[in-house]
Amino acid sequence: MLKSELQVALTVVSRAANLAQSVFNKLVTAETVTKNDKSPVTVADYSCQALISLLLSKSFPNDPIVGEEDANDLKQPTESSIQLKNRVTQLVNAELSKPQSIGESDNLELGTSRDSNVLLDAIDRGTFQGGSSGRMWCLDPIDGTKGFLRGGQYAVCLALLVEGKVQLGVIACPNLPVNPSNPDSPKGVVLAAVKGQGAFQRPISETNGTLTPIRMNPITPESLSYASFCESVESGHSSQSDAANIANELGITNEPVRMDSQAKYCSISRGDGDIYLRLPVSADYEEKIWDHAPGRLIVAEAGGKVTDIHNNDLDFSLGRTLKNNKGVIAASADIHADVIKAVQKVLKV
Ligand SMILES: Nc1ncnc2c1ncn2[C@@H]1O[C@H](COP(=O)(O)O)[C@@H](O)[C@H]1OP(=O)(O)O
Ligand SMILES: [Mg+2]
Repeated sequence: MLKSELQVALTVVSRAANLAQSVFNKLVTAETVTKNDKSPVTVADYSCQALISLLLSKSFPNDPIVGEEDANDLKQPTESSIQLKNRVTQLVNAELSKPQSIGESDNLELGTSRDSNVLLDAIDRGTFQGGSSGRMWCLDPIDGTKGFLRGGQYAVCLALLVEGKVQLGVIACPNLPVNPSNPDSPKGVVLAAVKGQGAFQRPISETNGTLTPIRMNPITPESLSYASFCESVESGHSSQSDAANIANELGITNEPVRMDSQAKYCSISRGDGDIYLRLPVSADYEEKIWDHAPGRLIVAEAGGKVTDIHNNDLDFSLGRTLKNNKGVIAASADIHADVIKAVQKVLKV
């Protein structure tokens, strides 16, 4: 089931990750661009959303997309907006014209800037409002923008939702090592899960490589104090002080592993760590569905459980945000109840 969707999602996410890395290599490391310049993120974000949208529409023309970006900033009558649109068009065209394994290019070239409506429409296809009926794709073209700029963790994230439930999730992490126990191993993995069929990974570079099954660590309530947890680098995205108190409550002495993006879901799902805590900082923030949809499924299919701080399932059927949830608690199914107990004691919920 969903075999062709999985194949397409793996391909488009891997190609977008390669495009993002080439933007990073060209722009972030260029002497003319300082680390505080956000333009590489902007260019990579729009290019990856356009590329994925165009390639998805080739295979699944009727499926809407809930994507993080829209094309408004590329439609302005300003020099900087026109320059950005031309740059994005050029990058997407370059990727589309690369020969694929079947020996042909995608034949979807955007052409010159005269044809840039194709580009703008592709990006704007991501403005779907979501909901509980039908099929839709959920896309975060560059998740973890701060990590992308730092040369740290970021992810290209795509999920397929059917009737508001995540059925398929694919995440490419260009800076996650293929083998976490070998620091010299090459970087760049793509993880995937299909509901009821397990979770897998393969190197991004192995376009047609075999998918290797992944599992969370076999941790039990008795060994919970040896667990390690991960959280956001940004203290504004998840309360690091609450996390320290929860770790203390569970007897965990390992230092938290901080990383940006859904690479956190990926790393616990293959046993690099055990728990992912995302603890609300502001009462009114609503998590976006594209920040969690594929990660949640990959963890669940690798033997984990993902809820919010109230132990409620994440509800992806309510539009573009998880408006009925607060925070995220992901852990191996065997220890999730213990983690929730500690979370609720510390947060007094
Ligand atoms: N107050 C907040 N609480 C939780 N997440 C946030 C908050 N503000 C922004 N984010 C989102 O956190 C995500 C990155 O998470 P992480 O820290 O795990 O890398 C981004 O998609 C970002 O959304 P946005 O892109 O809309 O700013
Ligand atoms: Mg994001």
